[in-house]
Amino acid sequence: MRLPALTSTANFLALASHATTARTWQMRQLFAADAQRFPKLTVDAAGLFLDYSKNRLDSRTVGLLLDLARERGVESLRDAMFAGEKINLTEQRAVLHTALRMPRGKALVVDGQDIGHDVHAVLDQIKDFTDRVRSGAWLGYTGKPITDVVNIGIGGSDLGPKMAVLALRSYSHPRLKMHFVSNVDGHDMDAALAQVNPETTLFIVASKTFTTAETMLNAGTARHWFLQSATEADLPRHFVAVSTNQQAVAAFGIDTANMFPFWDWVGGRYSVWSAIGLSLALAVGFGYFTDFLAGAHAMDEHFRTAPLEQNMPVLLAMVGFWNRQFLDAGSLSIAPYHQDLSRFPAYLQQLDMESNGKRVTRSGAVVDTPTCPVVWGECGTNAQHAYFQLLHQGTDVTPIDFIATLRATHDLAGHHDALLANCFAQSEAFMKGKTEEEARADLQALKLSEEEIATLLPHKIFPGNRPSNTILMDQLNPSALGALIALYEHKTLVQGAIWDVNSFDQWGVELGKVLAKNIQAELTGSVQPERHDSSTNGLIVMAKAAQHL
Ligand SMILES: O=P(O)(O)OC[C@H]1O[C@H](O)[C@H](O)[C@@H](O)[C@@H]1O
Repeated sequence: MRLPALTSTANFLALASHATTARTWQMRQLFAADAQRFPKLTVDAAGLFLDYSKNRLDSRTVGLLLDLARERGVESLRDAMFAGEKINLTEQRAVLHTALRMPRGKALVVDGQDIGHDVHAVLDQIKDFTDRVRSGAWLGYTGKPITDVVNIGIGGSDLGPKMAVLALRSYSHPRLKMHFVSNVDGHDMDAALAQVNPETTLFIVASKTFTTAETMLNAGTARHWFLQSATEADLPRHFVAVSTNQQAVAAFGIDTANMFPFWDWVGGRYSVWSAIGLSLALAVGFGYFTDFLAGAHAMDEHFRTAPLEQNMPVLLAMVGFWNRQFLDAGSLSIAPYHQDLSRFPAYLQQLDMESNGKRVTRSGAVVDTPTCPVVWGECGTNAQHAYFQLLHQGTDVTPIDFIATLRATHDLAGHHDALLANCFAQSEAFMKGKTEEEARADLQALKLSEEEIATLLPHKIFPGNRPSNTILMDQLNPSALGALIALYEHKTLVQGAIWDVNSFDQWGVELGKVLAKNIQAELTGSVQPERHDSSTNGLIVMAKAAQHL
């Protein structure tokens, strides 16, 4: 169905008119005027709690945003996704990462195939394999148990498992050390190989397509390194593959008995739930991997059934849309107040920006509003001591998602209160800021002269009124992590529906890949690069000259 341009819709116009005043509201006043603001603008779901009260909006704004969500067909797109319709229009594919976390016994027929059955058959394969590796029954070519696992993959075949393995560090197997190699830069593989022993290392070659240049080069390097001390016959004990491409796996020389399949209806950035999560299942064990899937499924059920007014992914998405559209927020900063979530911002970058970093609508028209903001971030409190200065006093308004756990999974005294105090203080500071009067009073308390006060005063003012969300969970456990990822996945779908972009393709990554192939041929061959612009030609010539040094 062709949607009308976003800015021409009745509900967008109503919101835009509301925004002319709402965008100037002061959150301090909104909190002062309504003692019920916190209970009104918070929501619980699947073990997560979202506080979106520290945004420049009120219940009427939320009502208008939800009207827009209805008008843009958020519910029908959501239902079409869950039903397995081919909502990835440019690739004619279903989008069914949600099917990967459906409980056993639930059928979902797509193209005549019960994919619920297929998903659980692969989960059984994962259970069997991970049990054997973890127990020590799976032996390397000299009869020793596996001690190191190297996941070779990039993009969605790296970011999800790497983030989740780190996030669930405290649930990990004590013998198994996990490594992730993604970069075509040989320094990445070199560093990993320096830490492992071929006798006790398992390589997982993880690639949906099994054609991705970086992964194929890295996998070839690992194979070559392994064969320096072992034989071809030893490969099956040390190399397994995760892919949708059985032919390419066989052509690479990996026994397809050691291949964990998945399907074209799983997008790369939505694939951690599939066999791409094999490294995670190895690290935490199949039981916790199942909890991880169950946490995501709980969020799926919430997203599918909760009224929009209490629907956490919808609310998170619509608040984000409001900030992007009406506060001109060109970026979104993610601040996990949990060290083990240090890779979560990087994971969200792919999820959000590869999904919604689009400039044409599903029907090919150029969009008439900005789309996905730049997503970035770093663990609090480290971020506070690096770039929070800009967020507090810089010229742009950057919304922040604070993510924290109410309880720690360690028992070191004093740390968790200090961490939470920082998290809550930052969201308060961004919201309240510091007025001129308050800044002056602080300086007067220091008994400074009037001249000194006048000099310092402008630097001590914080404009405040800067929006943030706070997402809390009890502890960072497998289920909560599953729910958190699913929350952001569904947020992405909702925003994609509002902007009417296809959140499930990624054509924008193709051009560079093709050009890199051409340039690589020039770098390694004798052809002089004359067909590029003078900059690209010049850079290639420099690199070729350096090869002869
Ligand atoms: O899993 P693969 O087929 O190797 O793909 C790995 C990644 O590379 C591609 O270029 C896409 O941008 C990503 O969406 C994908 O996750």
